[in-house]
Order: sequence, then C-alpha cells, then structure tokens
Amino acid sequence: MLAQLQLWYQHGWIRAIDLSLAQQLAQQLDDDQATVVLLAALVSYQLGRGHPCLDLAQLYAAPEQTLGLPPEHASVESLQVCQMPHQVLANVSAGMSLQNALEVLLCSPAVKPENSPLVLQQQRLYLRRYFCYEQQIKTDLAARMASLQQVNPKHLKQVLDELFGQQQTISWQRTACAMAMRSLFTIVTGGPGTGKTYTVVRLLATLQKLRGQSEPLRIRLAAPTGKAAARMSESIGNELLTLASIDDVKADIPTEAVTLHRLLGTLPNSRGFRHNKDNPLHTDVVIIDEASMVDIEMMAAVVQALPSHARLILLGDKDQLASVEAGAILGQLCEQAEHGHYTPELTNWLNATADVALPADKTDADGENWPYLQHTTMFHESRRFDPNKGIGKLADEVNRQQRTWLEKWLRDSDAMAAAQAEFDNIRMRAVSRPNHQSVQQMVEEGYAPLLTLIQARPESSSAAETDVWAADILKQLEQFQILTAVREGEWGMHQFNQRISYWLFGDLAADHGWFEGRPVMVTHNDYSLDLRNGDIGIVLRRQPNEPLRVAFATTEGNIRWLLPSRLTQVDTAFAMTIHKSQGSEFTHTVMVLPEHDVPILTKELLYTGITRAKEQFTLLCANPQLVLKAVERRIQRSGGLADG
Ligand SMILES: Nc1ncnc2c1ncn2[C@@H]1O[C@H](COP(=O)(O)OP(=O)(O)OP(=O)(O)O)[C@@H](O)[C@H]1O
Repeated sequence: MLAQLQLWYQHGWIRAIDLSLAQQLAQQLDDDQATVVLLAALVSYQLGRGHPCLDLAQLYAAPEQTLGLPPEHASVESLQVCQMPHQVLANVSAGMSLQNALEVLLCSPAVKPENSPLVLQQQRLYLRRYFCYEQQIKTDLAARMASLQQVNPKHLKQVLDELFGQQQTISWQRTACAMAMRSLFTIVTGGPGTGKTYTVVRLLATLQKLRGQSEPLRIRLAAPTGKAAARMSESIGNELLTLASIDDVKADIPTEAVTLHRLLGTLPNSRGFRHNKDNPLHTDVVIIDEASMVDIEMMAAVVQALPSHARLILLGDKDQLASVEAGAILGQLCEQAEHGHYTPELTNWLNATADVALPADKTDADGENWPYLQHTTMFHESRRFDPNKGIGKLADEVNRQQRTWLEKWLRDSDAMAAAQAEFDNIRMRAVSRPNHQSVQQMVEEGYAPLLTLIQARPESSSAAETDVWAADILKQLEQFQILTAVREGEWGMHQFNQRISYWLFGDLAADHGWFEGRPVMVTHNDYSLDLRNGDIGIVLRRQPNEPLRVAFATTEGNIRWLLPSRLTQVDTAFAMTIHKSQGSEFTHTVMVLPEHDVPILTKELLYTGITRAKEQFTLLCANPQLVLKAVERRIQRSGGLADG
C-alpha cells in the first residue's frame, strides 16, 4: 500500500505531505493497521483539497469521485502504473467495506487515545488539529446563539421603521436587522448585489441606536483578503453617505475594514495571532464580509479572540465556492437557508418587530433541528442583476440547476441576444482550440486599454504622479479577466497565461519571466512582505532607465513598489482560476472550461465564475455539453459543523 501511495505521489496524484504522514504512521503502527495508514494519507490529501475531514461514507460509496482521483492532469503513464482508489482500498484488506473500516479505526491506537493523531466522529475522519478547530467553532457559536439579548420588539420596530420606512411588503433586509438584535451571532447570506452592505449599515445603526445612554459600541469590519477589505470599506462608506436617518449615530459606524490577519495581528514565523483567548480583541461587534472565503483555521482563531460578550456577524454568498484552504464554513452553517426553517417562536418574535408577517412557508415546527438557521437571513433579490436578464438570469439558472433555458442559450446565445436585448451581455463562444484566432482577438481587444495605459507613463519623475499611473493600471486590470476552471493543460490557467503573454508582448514575454506589463498574483501569504495569497500586482518601470518593480495597491489606497526578486511565489495573472477569483469582480469576465469533463466542474464553480462579471460575461469552451454536466454536479461539503 505504501508503494502505491509512493507511486501516486511520484505522479502528482497526492502531495509529499500526504505520503510522509502515511510513512510516519506506518513506522509507529503494527502491520495490521494498513487501512488506518491509508485513510490517514487520504485525510491529509482531502485537507489539501479544502475538506477539513474525510467523509468515510462518501469515500466507500464513490472513492474516485470523493477523492477526485485520478487528477484532471493525470498522465497516460500514471494511468497505466497507478492503481485506482477503489483498488487500493480493496487491497488493504480483502472485501473492505465502510463497516470494516469503522471497526478497524475504532480499535486503532492512532484514533483512540486523547492525543492520537486522528479523530473519528460520526463516520468522518479528522486530523486532530482540524477536529479541534471545528469543535472550537461549534462550541463558541452555540454559546453566542444561546445568549439571547433583551430587546423590546416594540422599541425595535420603531427604530426599524425609521431606518427602512413604512413597510408594505416583506423586507428580508429588515428581518436580518431584527434577527441580529436577538443574539450574539448572525449570518446574512445572498448573491451579489442583494443588499448585504446596505443592510449591514442599517444593522449597525440599529445596534448603536438601541444601546441607549451607554458608550458607543466598538465595531470592527474585516474580510479575508485585502481586496475584499478594500471593497467593504468603499461600499460601507458609500452607503453611509446616502443615509440621512442615522445622523445621530453616523459617527459611531466605522468605514475602515481590515484583513482578518490584520484584525487578529499576525506574529512572525507563527500560525498564532497576537489576539487570542488570552488577549481578546477590544471590540463589541465584529463583521466579516466574504465569509464564504474564511477557512476553518481562521474562523477558529477569530472566535477564540472574540470576547464572550461580542457579536459576530457573517456576510457572504453561501452558494459560492468555499475557501481555498479547508473550510466551507458558511456553506455548512447555512445550507437550506432558502427554506427559512424558522421556529414558530422566532417567527412570532420577528413578526412583532414588523408590520408585514413572514411568509408562512418559512416557518417550521421542527425548526430547532436547524440551529444556525435561527440566526440566518437569506436575500434573493439582487439590486444589481435582474434575474430575468443577462448575467442575473444565467447565474440564477445555474444556481437552481435548471437545464431548459441553459440548453437554449448554449445552443445559440447570439440568436438569443439578437432577439432580446437583455441577453446581449452574455455570450457563449464554442471554439475548437484555445489558441483559436477569435480567442486571440478577444484577448487583444480586452487588454488594449491596459497596454495603452502602460505606455502612458508620466514623464516627470514625481513619485505621486507615478503612483497615480500605477493605481490606474491596477484599476484597469479589473476591466477584463480570463478565469479558468483548471490550472493545467491546454485550457488551463498556466497555458492561457503563456499564450496571452506571447500575444500581447511577443518574444519579450517568452524570453524573460519578468517583463513590463505582466500582472502577477501572489500565491502564498508572505507575512514579511505583508502580502496575502490572492493579492494582485503589476510589473512596471517607474522611469525608463529604472529596474522593473511590482506595484501593489495597499488597503489604504496607496502604492507599494517591490523588486521582483523579493517575490518568490507568484503566478502571471492574465488568466486566473475561478477559485482564486473569489472576492473579486471584473467588468468583462471570460470563463474558460476544459475540453473534457473533470470532477471539479460543479454548479458552484460555474456560479462563482459567472457572478464575477459586472457588465459582460463570455463563456469559452470546446464542448457546451460540459456545462450541462457541471450544472448537475454539486460540491459535496465535508465537515461536521452542522451536526447536533
Ligand atoms: N432596499 C434597498 N433600497 C434601495 N437600494 C438598495 C436596497 N438594497 C440595496 N440597495 C442598493 O443596491 C446596491 C447593491 O447593494 P449592496 O452593495 O448592499 O449589495 P451586496 O449584497 O453587499 O453586494 P456584493 O455582495 O456584490 O458586495 C447598492 O447600490 C445599494 O445601495
């Protein structure tokens, strides 16, 4: 079995760390523990794919699908020499079944004692560290949810009337504000433009108004990435400007959002943070935007650092892809949020704060089976995208896994656009090759304004002017973006980046790794440079005779210039994966799918890619049928956060 794992590693099917965990355990355990060793390697491997645990029931029911093996980029040779997961599982013990595996695990010294490396919980196998993160989050959220706040619904209704105006129809935004007053934990979920920021400003105003004579509440705004934090600051600032009815508390609502790393205070060479259980944050309310991108380790760190009296409010789109690191926190907490599942008691309380009652189908006599949903509001109505037009329609059909309209659009999006102007901004381009001339033309047109801007370097050597120029170029990068589903292969991110670099810059790009005009994405957190995974910079020369530097925008809106030699972990970013595009939006988004079906093509991936587009969306693929297959496939979220 170890030899098989070695082969999987040699062919890039699993990571070195997965193999080495198996090797270490094999040294410590008896020979009859081969199943445990194999499953431990698979737990570690699943972690690398974003799952905090290995779901054993799923594994034994569908090994290849659960593990996503063989990988999308598997070579022909590897397919000949490597055994498939179901064979390896069967070989560790003849006729191996889920039941056998559970029995072996329950008796294993690697699973049983207090400090064993593995933990088995309800047919899910964890590395102990991740099990502890999950427990910390569950215990903390349970305590915050149980801490019901004394609020007079009549008084609350007056404040909400003031903020939202007289009500004629149900307002979920108002419901979210009311719900957030009840306990110390709240989730507000909804797609792009559904009014999460609009609501959160009113929610904070409600909190400040209800505090009475006491000191203003100390509020912190945070997001998982620098870009998301910058967007949060901007949207909250804009929303505050338009709101006259909160003049009395406006000054008590902050507009500056920081990254979660900055909120907690990173420590050099450590996974820990300055703020933790022993040194909690000095705050009464923490709001986290883009919460779907927060991983389990970070969420555990946040709840540990949050004082027990403080409120935690999560904002995000539960239907998006989960965090790149292990997590899927938001998706697990508010799965089924579209159905409400509110207890009759909660419904009565919410109705007492409003003139219009909640729709009857959102109440569930068995609502207590959905503890997190008693603290969750979901918004459906996008103010930015009409669900009957263009991007909104496409995103909605994909999210609801509907085929009929999609089939028509895939067959002839041009005819649809010609017949109905509202579909003019979504186009399907079927191309046989990724280097097709029409693709080159679209890319060249998309990036033409960027190249023009780069050539317009200010002649003066004023640092301020040069920074404005760089800031404009970084903004321009948000105008046009290629997103790929996969990293490798002809239709993958790397080859697209090579191709686009060559189309735009010719041999200059082919000969040198670093060239002026190359956008780069940081691929790992670098605390010493204060750069985060996902940060985008662009290579420029401040003056023609100066060396190349990479310009990054800071959260405060300034420009930092770094020498390329300091950046060890970056990818070219003309094309990026859909996973890495989370939290960003682009005026024209082009989504590229691979030629063949791969397990990562899911409805969540397509939905995330489509909703990155602000004004125009193009789908580029060789085989439109793949879209229909992907729409039917959902991500299996592993994790036990929602277990009772
Ligand atoms: N009830 C409302 N009445 C009037 N305008 C609204 C209302 N709700 C939202 N809006 C407006 O709709 C736009 C989108 O709302 P908002 O930015 O709050 O959405 P969001 O869910 O935070 O979007 P994203 O996830 O993309 O950040 C904003 O201009 C906001 O002012």
